[in-house]
Amino acid sequence: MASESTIPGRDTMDFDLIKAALESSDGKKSRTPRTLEGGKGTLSVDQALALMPRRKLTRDDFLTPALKQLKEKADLEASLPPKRVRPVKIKDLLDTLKAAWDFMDDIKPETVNQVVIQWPQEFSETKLEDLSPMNIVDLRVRKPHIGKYLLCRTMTPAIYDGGIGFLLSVEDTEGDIAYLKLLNFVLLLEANQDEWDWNLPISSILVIREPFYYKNADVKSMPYIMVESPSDVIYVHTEDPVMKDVSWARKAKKVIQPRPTTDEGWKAEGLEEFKGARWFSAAMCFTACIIRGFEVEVCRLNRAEVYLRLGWNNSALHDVQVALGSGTLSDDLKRKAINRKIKALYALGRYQEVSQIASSESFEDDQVMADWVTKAGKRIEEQSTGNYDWLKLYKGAEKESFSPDIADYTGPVEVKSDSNGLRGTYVTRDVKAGELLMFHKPSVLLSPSDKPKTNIPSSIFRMIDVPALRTTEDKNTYRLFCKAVQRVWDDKHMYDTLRALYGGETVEAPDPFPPPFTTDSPLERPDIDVEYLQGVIAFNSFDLDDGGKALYAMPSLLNHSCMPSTHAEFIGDAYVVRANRDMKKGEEITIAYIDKGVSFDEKRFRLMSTWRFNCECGVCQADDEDGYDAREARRALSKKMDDIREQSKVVSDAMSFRRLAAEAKAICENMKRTYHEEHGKKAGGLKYELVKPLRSYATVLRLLGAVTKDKACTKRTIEVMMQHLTVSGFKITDMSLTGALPEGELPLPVDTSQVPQSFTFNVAAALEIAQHFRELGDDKRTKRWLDVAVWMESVYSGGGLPVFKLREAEALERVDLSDLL
Ligand SMILES: C[S@@+](CC[C@H](N)C(=O)[O-])C[C@H]1O[C@@H](n2cnc3c(N)ncnc32)[C@H](O)[C@@H]1O
Repeated sequence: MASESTIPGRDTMDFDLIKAALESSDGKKSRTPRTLEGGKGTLSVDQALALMPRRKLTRDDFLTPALKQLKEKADLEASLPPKRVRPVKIKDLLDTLKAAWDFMDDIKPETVNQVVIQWPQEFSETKLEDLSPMNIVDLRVRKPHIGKYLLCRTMTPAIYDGGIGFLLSVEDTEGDIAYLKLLNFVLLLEANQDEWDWNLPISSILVIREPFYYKNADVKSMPYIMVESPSDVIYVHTEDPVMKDVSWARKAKKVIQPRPTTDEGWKAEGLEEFKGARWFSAAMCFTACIIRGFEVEVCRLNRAEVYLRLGWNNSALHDVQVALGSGTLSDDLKRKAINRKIKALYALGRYQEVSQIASSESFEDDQVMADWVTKAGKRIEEQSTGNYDWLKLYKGAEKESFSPDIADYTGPVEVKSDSNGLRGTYVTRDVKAGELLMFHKPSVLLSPSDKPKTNIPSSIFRMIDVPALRTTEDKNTYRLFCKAVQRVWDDKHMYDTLRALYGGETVEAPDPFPPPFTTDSPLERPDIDVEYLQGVIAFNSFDLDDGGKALYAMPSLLNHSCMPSTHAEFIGDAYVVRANRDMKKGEEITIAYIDKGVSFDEKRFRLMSTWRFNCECGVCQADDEDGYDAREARRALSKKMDDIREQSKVVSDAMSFRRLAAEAKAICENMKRTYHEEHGKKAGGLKYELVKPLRSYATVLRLLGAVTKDKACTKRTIEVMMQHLTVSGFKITDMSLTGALPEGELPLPVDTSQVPQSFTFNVAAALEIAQHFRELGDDKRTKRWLDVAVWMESVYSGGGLPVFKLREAEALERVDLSDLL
């Protein structure tokens, strides 16, 4: 079931096929042919690249037929006047809902669900008190009913539509009926059918702000009220001012679900739901008690605890504050309230307030409060100094789904726009290689252990992501968006923060970042622009190492470069960004959005297809100037080298290694020739595609050396390893392999103003060089290169020797250098 009409397969689009082939390769794996099996045939990455035009790609290249069709439809709809349509018949409506139930029952795990989002997506920004009532009979299709609201009552339970919405039938006060689709709802994937029944039981009274009545111009389906933004729906209780003088033409339908009939019953049910970790239902029960005036403060505190479990910290804080403000709490309850308040403030990162409360005189000699003071103090220190216990953090990161308890740190960083109007992040003073620039926890997180409660029917959840004008087949992207909806529902400041991030070319420009800090009551829900929020998720979210997905506020401002000024990685779900070279005040802080090592043609495709820009960094310019044929030759050579590496795993005799070494050497030489002379100048020496072949060549030489015990071979291995580091952007200042070195303290044999670009093998490479010098009996050079490895690692991770030992444990096992550490 799609939330809108389903568009058939996009067979005509070559780019889809290319994208699928490249995505299946994930840009990280070896250069051996990767293929995509699918309805449209099989395509290797090389075939995919060969299909690509030999010119720069533009945004229009990625406007797929399906998206074009959608845009045309949106334009057509916009050009047509609003129209009255036949009233909905109750039988048709119930049949439609039944079909939806049946569809959900029949669904197979492998069903591909294609969701097409209406475009543009509507949302209301007018307060309810400034709107006037309307009825179902006044609805016209195609245009939002500006200035109006519809008061209605649900007649059937909410049914999950298998995509991004709930389906319902509603009646208005006149007894007219309508089909209602609630999309992107806060509890969409977070609750099961039982919980929806609790939260949206039959006869729930809803107000829909500025409703949009929808019916395709070309489809004869039943019209429906489509609510795209959850903030357009307001739950109403009978005492609400909007219910004044309201009477219903029909008798209310009986709620089927057994509901508590007494105040005590509601509370008991709330506790029961709480025990079962059904947070939404629990919150609803305690809300019922509060509305009924039953044990209001206790129930408010209970609800605060539920909100804490949900991560709705702002709502929890609000409840606690109201309870404390009532002045009626017993000492025991007051203590509970303060504990919850501290938890909420801590989770919101308001550590100063935590410290203030916990260190108040009334908590003298109280160990729990003393612990809070210590914890908050640590966070405050982290925030201002960027000092963290890196060893503990990296150790923690060895566990699955690690979520470190840290405060965010933003170093000497400012947000500004360049001369082309591109907003980005810049250093506000000179910084040294290895300096910490950002260390942030996610603002919105989807951890891999977080399973949706809704039975999402398919493993493939194909949806068209309209705001970014691109498709995504990643179910988790939508799930992260749902998490973002929850976060902003709870916290308007979070909405303001997300609204200040880039949302794509089809939405308004972002607000200035960061937004001013406000502490809004959670009752002041933001008017959620879902289209904008979807764009924010699409353009800014990160895939975590453990399979999760996350959105970070400040790091979202980082632009891409294939020669970035930083080394960035995850420690659990936290994102850490360090300068990878000395930077001058005013230089831009950049990260690489994709694996830098893949070919220029693959990179430009990935960057344009996902982020909609062409990278103009030095490496891209230089690679571009090399020309397509040279790059194609490079790719072919790289593949040849893959074969040699494979062969080197199965042979064991000197003759075979010698042959392979000669072939590897020839490949590297030929590959060097594919780079034009000026390449190095523009690209800062970076020749990414040469990195791996040189490494393979060094491996073959090492194996040959091991068999022949030939020292010349060991020396050659060191040389090639050094070349490998050089094309990774490292400047080696002493390449000598033999000869006496000056006495006394020597500087490292490398330029310490920068580390090589890619992290994965470089520390290990320095260690291997040290090991080879040891084999040559050169203690001084051995120690110097070991020092290079330790230094390099601390630039990457900021942790010194203990972190080096932890992170390089595997590489250290392969070498025999422990006596020097
Ligand atoms: C995560 S945001 C980066 C911050 C963004 N520039 C902003 O104003 O918030 C990603 C978007 O920034 C732009 N962008 C990032 N790196 C770029 C680059 N090297 N050249 C041009 N545009 C870039 C693209 O529009 C991309 O989709």
